[in-house]
Amino acid sequence: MTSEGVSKYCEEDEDLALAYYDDDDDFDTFTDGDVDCSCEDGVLGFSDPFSSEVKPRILLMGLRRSGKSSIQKVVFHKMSPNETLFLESTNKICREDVSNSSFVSFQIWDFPGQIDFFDPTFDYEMIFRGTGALIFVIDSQDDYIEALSRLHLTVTRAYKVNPDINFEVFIHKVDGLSDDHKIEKQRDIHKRANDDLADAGLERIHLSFYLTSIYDHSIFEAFSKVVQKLIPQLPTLENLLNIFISNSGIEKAFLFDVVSKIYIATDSSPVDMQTYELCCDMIDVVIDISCIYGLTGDEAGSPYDKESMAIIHLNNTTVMYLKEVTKFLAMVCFLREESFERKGLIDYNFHCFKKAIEDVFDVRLKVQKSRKLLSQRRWSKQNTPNGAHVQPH
Ligand SMILES: Nc1nc2c(ncn2[C@@H]2O[C@H](COP(=O)(O)OP(=O)(O)OP(=O)(O)O)[C@@H](O)[C@H]2O)c(=O)[nH]1
Repeated sequence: MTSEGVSKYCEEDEDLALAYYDDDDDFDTFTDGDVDCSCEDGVLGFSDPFSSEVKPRILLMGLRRSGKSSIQKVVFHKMSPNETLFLESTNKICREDVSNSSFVSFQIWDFPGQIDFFDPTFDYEMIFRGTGALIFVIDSQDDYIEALSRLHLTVTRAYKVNPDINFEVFIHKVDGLSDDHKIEKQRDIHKRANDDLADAGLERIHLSFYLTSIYDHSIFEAFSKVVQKLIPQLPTLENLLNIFISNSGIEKAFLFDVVSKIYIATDSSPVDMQTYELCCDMIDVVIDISCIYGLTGDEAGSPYDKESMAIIHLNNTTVMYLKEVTKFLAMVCFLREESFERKGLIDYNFHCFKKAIEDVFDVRLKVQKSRKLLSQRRWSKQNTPNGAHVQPH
């Protein structure tokens, strides 16, 4: 295996990308005194009164010790799975802002397992109203009957408040199970959960199931699928990838968020786990080598720049090609060696693809800007005596 032109990566970007929220606006409505925002690593706190961008909210729920915090730490903080053994039980809601790129931008709320969510004084309506996806984590190594009844309660309440929520069930910690056992558990949990919904006359609620573990790539793959459902531009991105690969002799292409290794889009051919794992490994190699050898002492800014790229020749005549798309996104492609001989064509097509992605970004930014301007105006009106209009700075 050889690798050339390894790209560079900046650890600082990761800190900036994973900004923590510490404003209290939403929490004022909670009546539970323990509920708070945890910012233990305290990287960045921000509160923009004019920010009108509503980040989709992803809730992580489930019984105690089912693995919610571990999932969040492994996927978004690069914590090694073994370190999660020492995680303390979460005792307050932990809210985190993930905004690595314009496409990957959401909040994750990690709920402590012991919270009595259905305490009548608890404002669950407020929580569910702004929720895009609810991930319910079930510990597959434990007895899951209680978890299933909790899942049913949570889903039915949430659906009543907001029928647009995507319900995602992670059948977690499957690393300890044999393949047969995994399938059997999934079938059983799927059947019981759907039977409960059917008994309640709620067949229309759709639950998606994933077998996950923090000890392999399954958790990243599952999270990728959850996040993809929340990206409104997904069909456009998939279309662009389809056009790109069909015109370049490429077999498979992924658009990756480099920091979290979540793939935010891929072409329409099916994804197989091994391919996805190879992409993750390639990103790791690129990042590690860049961190160790890519930085020269005098560099101040981000070394992950427009020139960043990597090529890996596998021993089965397949080539993996990684290129920087935006500050946080990378394209990883798989192609045959013969096709790679036309690298000039691939690079030209990639240039067009990148331009198209920038255009999609631009549209989104323009919409955000005009929304921000609108809320600035409203804010000024509300805060000016007699409603006199003051131009905000
Ligand atoms: N084998 C295995 N263990 C896991 C996995 N994910 C988490 N764990 C372990 O499960 C235990 C509980 O994990 P936590 O992340 O603290 O669970 P939690 O749901 O956040 O717990 P609360 O904060 O009490 O609600 C830890 O010891 C983790 O190491 C997994 O995929 N496989």
